[in-house]
Amino acid sequence: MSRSAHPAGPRYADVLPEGHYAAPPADLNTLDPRVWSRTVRRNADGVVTVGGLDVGALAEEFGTPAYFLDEDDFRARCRAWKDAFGPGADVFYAGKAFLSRAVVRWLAEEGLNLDVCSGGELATALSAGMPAERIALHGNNKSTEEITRAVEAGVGRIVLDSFQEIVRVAHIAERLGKRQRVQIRVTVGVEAHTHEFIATAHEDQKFGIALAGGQAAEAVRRALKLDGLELTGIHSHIGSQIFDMAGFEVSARRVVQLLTEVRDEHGIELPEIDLGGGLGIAYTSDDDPREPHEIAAALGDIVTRECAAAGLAVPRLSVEPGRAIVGPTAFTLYEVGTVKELTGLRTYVSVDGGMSDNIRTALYDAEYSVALVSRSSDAEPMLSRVVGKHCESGDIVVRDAFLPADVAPGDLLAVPATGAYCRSMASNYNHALRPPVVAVADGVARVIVRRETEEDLLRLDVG
Ligand SMILES: Cc1ncc(COP(=O)(O)O)c(C=O)c1O
Ligand SMILES: N[C@@H](CCCC[NH3+])C(=O)O
Repeated sequence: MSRSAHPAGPRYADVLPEGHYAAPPADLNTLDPRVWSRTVRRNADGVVTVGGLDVGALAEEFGTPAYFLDEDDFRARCRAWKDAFGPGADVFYAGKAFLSRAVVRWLAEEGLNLDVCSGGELATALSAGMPAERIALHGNNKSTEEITRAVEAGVGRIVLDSFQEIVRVAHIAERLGKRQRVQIRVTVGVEAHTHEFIATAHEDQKFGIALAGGQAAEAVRRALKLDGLELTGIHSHIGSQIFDMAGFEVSARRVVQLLTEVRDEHGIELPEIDLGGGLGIAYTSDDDPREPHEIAAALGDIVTRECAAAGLAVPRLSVEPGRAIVGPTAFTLYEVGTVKELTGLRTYVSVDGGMSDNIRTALYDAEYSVALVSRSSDAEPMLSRVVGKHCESGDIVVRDAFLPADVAPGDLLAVPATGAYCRSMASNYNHALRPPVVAVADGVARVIVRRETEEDLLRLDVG
């Protein structure tokens, strides 16, 4: 691997946008345990390891770019969520964050349930043996086919998202001679403090049925009249990458308020509430996420308190974390191809992937960390922008980061916290071949999603 020195370039530029790192970390070789998965270390030779395996050897065997998923960390996070919420609640892992058959098996073994939001996710879950009654189907526009398949399979829950869907699911269930357990997803009118595209509980957006104006109460009225439906509860998901628990508290309070109205109008106490997912993770050392036990305590307290005030029995609670389970468990490994210093600006470090394996920086202005992992370096910190190889100037992986000034072609860089919404949102832009996902545990690495090949691309091209 080349270690040729590179001119240092600007250091603490005046070019840093407000709110971004003010200064480089004291030691660029240090790996902050908040952003790296639990078994990641830098060994005595300066090389980073995961699950005891050296990234140089992993790159050799599996190529780059590739996602490396720390299985022990994934399982530990599943257990932490499950233990925090206890036997009186259910944890549904949100499969949209990342789903594969191995992941489904781990979830099933760790006692988690699974939230899917498409026919493809449902097929993956069922094919890997997740019991149907532990699956919830989501989506704001589920097709008749998807609903039929879910009802036939016997999924434990369908989350209804519109007035049309209430009738659609009821008809399908009746036709199949079944009574489908459903929840109604409501929008509680909370402005979650997150990027506009990933906030989902303010009223002006496509998900759910508004509490405001009595729409959600009307949805309950209609659902209760239909023989094909067993309405078990109310669902709310306020958005994603949220740190502040205040939004969840307001959401819980408003959902319990609806349960109270339902009791007063219909004389029934709906037995479940689901407060969705959306808990934030650390992408950089500036992020300070809550632990599952703190989240469980906060949500449990508020639901118990509100129910007591309303004289309701406490319903069974469920939550749907995706990012908070899988996000911190993986990093993406890249090889540096070119290093371009723009005098007085910054240094562009190009890697062999980009927006096709991580669209989040371009889409949400997401911030990530990055480290030189194939060796340690005592070179000075250099203000860098890690970019991909796509034909877009917005093809940025890490907008502002400090890397050692001697970073050079052939070096390996790793971007941590890419377990969620990176492989699952990956694309074939520029006919990129989507990278593999390699699970690492106890000194063994195995491919759980293989790298795409040119044959895969050409197989679809039937013209
Ligand atoms: C209904 C629902 N549940 C759960 C999630 C999972 O969110 P996160 O991965 O942020 O925990 C999402 C995505 O935002 C969602 O839309
Ligand atoms: N995909 C988004 C979050 C949306 C999750 C689905 N409702 C992200 O990467 O942050």
